[in-house]
Amino acid sequence: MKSFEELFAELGEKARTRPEGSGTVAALDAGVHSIGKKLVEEAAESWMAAEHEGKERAAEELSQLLYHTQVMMHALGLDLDDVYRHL
Ligand SMILES: N=c1c2ncn([C@@H]3O[C@H](COP(=O)(O)OP(=O)(O)OP(=O)(O)O)[C@@H](O)[C@H]3O)c2ncn1[C@@H]1O[C@H](COP(=O)(O)O)[C@@H](O)[C@H]1O
Repeated sequence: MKSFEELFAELGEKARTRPEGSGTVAALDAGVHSIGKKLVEEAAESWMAAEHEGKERAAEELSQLLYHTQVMMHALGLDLDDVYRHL
């Protein structure tokens, strides 16, 4: 288990060091359009899970939505404060 901040730091390290086999590196290389499609897909799956599949499945899909949100942030060069200041 990890926090939002810990995952963000981990993904930043992956982007910097580009380890072989990293899904994050592959997603970043695929670009903003592809990451955006994953974001929308995970948002839809979160919604469906929330309505039809129960809290545990919803939590799982929401975690994936958070992951892809962070990938998008890294793709755009945004850090946590760039987003947090809008909260
Ligand atoms: N938390 C996540 C995470 N959540 C979701 N995903 C990705 O998002 C996909 C969502 O799964 P779905 O079932 O919706 O999609 P799928 O159709 O099975 O997969 P695709 O065919 O779309 O790739 C997963 O297959 C992963 O590719 C994640 N990939 C990585 N992480 C974490 O990110 C860190 C870095 O990962 P790597 O870059 O892969 O080393 C590690 O701590 C990982 O645990």
